Amino acid sequence: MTSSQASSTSVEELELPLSAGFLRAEGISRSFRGVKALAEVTLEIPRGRITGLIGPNGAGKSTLVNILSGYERPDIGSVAMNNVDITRQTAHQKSRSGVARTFQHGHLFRSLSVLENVQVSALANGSGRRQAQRTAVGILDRLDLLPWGGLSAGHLPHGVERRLGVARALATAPEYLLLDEPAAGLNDGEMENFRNTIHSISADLNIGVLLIDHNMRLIFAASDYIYVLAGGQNVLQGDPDVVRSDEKLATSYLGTIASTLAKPTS
Ligand SMILES: Nc1ncnc2c1ncn2[C@@H]1O[C@H](COP(=O)(O)OP(=O)(O)OP(=O)(O)O)[C@@H](O)[C@H]1O
Repeated sequence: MTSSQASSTSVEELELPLSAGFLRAEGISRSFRGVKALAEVTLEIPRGRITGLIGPNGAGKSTLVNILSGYERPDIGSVAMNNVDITRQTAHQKSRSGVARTFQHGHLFRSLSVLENVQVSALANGSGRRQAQRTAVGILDRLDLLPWGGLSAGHLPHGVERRLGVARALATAPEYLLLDEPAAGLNDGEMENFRNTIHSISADLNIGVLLIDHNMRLIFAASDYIYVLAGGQNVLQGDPDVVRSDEKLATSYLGTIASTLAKPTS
C-alpha cells in the first residue's frame, strides 16, 4: 500500500479494532527475602477494555502492579507494551511510555488543591503550564470533580479522594491505567458512579484498565475479563461468567473470600 492510499483510508474502512494494543506481563516471578510473591504469572491488559484482577490477601496483586508500573523489577519475566519490551524501564519512564497507576493509599499532595494535584501530574509528564491547566480542568470535568477543584486535597471525603487519585493518573495521558483497590471504602452509590466512570474511561478514551479490588460485585460488573491469582500464581482466568461459575472459585477458599467481600459495603 502506498502512503497516499494509507492516508486516505479511515480506521472504519480498514476495520481496525479501536482497542489495538496491549500491556502484557509474561512469566513474572518475584521473591522477597525468600518469600515467593509471584511465580510465573502472565496477564494481558488490552486497550479499551477493563481487566479485573482478584485474589486473596497476599496473592501478589500489588506486586504485579508494582512490576507493571516500574516500582519493582521482576526476578524473571518481562513486561511489554504494544509489543515493545519495557521491563527495565523505571516508574517515570513507564509513566512517560503510557502506563499510569493509582495507589492504595492516596499519594496526593495534601497541601495543594484538587486542581493543582492534577496539574502537577500533567506537568511532571511533560505538559507545559497552559496545557496542564487545560488537561486538568478537562479531567476534573470528566470525573465530576470540578466543584472540588479549588479545595485542599488534604480534607476531602473518601470517595472524592479516590476519584482524585484516578484523575492524577489520567493527567499523564495513559494508554493503560492500573487501579489498585480504587473503590475501597466507597458506599454503594459512590461505587456505581465509580463503575460508570471507569467504563467511560476505557471505552471513550480507549484506555486499557486493570482493576484490582476486593469488592467482587464491582469486579464482576465492571470487568470484560478476569484473572484470579492465589499464592502468587495464575489459578483461573476468563470472562466474568466463566470465572463466576468455575468450581475453583466457588469451592475453594477463594469462594469464601469472594462471598464475604460481595456483601454491600455501606
Ligand atoms: N516489599 C516487600 N517486602 C517483603 N515482602 C513483600 C513485599 N511486598 C510484598 N511482599 C509479600 O509478597 C506477598 C504478596 O504481597 P502483595 O501485597 O503483592 O499481595 P496482594 O495480593 O496485593 O495482597 P492484598 O490484597 O492484601 O493487598 C505477600 O506475602 C507479601 O507479604
